[in-house]
Amino acid sequence: MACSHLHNQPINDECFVCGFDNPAGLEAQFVERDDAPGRVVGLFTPKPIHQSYPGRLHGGVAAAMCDETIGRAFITDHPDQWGVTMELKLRYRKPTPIGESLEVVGVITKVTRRTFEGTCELRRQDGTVCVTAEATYMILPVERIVGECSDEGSYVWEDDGRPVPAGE
Ligand SMILES: CCCCCCCC(=O)SCCNC(=O)CCNC(=O)[C@H](O)C(C)(C)COP(=O)(O)OP(=O)(O)OC[C@H]1O[C@@H](n2cnc3c(N)ncnc32)[C@H](O)[C@@H]1OP(=O)(O)O
Repeated sequence: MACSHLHNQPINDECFVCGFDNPAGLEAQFVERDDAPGRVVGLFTPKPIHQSYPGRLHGGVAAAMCDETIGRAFITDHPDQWGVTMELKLRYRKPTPIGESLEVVGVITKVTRRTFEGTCELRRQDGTVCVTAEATYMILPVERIVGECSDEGSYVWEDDGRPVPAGE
């Protein structure tokens, strides 16, 4: 049953975390609630290609998921502003399994004129907290974020916020 106060966030098709055109990606989905600005829930199921030791999610992959979740918590309340990660600190508390549906809850804790900070928890279905993270981001116009690294020409923005190469 669809809930009117829940929304999926926009994605970039080739992003490692949220894209569905990245064969190695996590294909995570991010859900925000109208009544909970500054908070987002990321949902994903790690695949065998994401492991480090057998059956255990690679810590770097968990870091990517935590990083994106906190970044996305910010856009719930600032849909026209985006961030690049300046610092990311993680605590790996329990092994994170492969093949289980997991959630990451991200929350914004501080916003200044140029930066924002947030925290997240990566949890198993039984509530076990496997990873916690805190991070700081620089707020930048999305045109600058894409323009600094892309050699594919300019981008335009779909109504739902997705970046697509101009001319498509
Ligand atoms: C909704 C989607 C969520 C997505 C989540 C995922 C986001 C990502 O993965 S982004 C990819 C990873 N992050 C990046 O690529 C960021 C790379 N870094 C940068 O581009 C730049 O450092 C940037 C933009 C943060 C700051 O650059 P700029 O505005 O030019 O600042 P700059 O003049 O270099 O430095 C200004 C001050 O900030 C400090 N500073 C710059 N970068 C950092 C940093 N990473 N950490 C701490 N301090 C920093 C400098 O030391 C300087 O301090 P001071 O004035 O005391 O000397």
